[in-house]
Amino acid sequence: MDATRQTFLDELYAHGRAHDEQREDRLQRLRNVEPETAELLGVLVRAMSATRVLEVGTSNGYSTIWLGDAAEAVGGSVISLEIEADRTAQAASNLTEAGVKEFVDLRTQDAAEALASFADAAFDLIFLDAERPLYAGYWPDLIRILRPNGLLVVDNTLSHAKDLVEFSELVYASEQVTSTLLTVGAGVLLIVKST
Ligand SMILES: C[S@@+](CC[C@H](N)C(=O)[O-])C[C@H]1O[C@@H](n2cnc3c(N)ncnc32)[C@H](O)[C@@H]1O
Repeated sequence: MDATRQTFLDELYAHGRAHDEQREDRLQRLRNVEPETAELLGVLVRAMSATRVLEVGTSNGYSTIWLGDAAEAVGGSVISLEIEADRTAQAASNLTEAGVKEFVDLRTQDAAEALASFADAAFDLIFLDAERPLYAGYWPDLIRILRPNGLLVVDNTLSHAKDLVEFSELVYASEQVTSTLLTVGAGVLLIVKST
């Protein structure tokens, strides 16, 4: 990670924390991933040479910048989905300032609608970080659009385990995947699709 970009990310994260501390309403918060989770994403994209990356839940682009940085390193690109247009606009500004905008396609679109529109095996890595109760409904499309041996990364699996009961049951019952839970940040579930 370039030092200037890292400094920008540190400032963006601090801004996000300060912003969120002043908001009672969870949906008004930016809810950026913890820095160690963001770092993990950068490592995973590089380790897999994941050139086709999808993020579900852009917010103001903190994790997206980490993914864009990794996409630049491996010669790939990222599609990031966000339902709120003003957040996509904030993310566009932040990605431009971080110098990764050219590696990321920011889309203001509902995740369910977007996931249904992607081709089979379209992505090497998918990062899921939106509204957790909806994940179980996303499951068939997530598995369909992930390539064999592709990786699905799910945040908040420890911090919000109750929201993820139905989703976790689908994952653990599936014969199509292998998974492991990492105690990084808010708890990161790694799910690899079988060949
Ligand atoms: C936890 S935040 C994402 C944080 C971001 N990944 C980061 O680390 O900076 C979740 C985001 O998902 C967005 N979102 C919620 N429901 C969505 C949906 N159905 N489709 C797309 N985005 C959605 C929210 O507006 C919010 O900005």
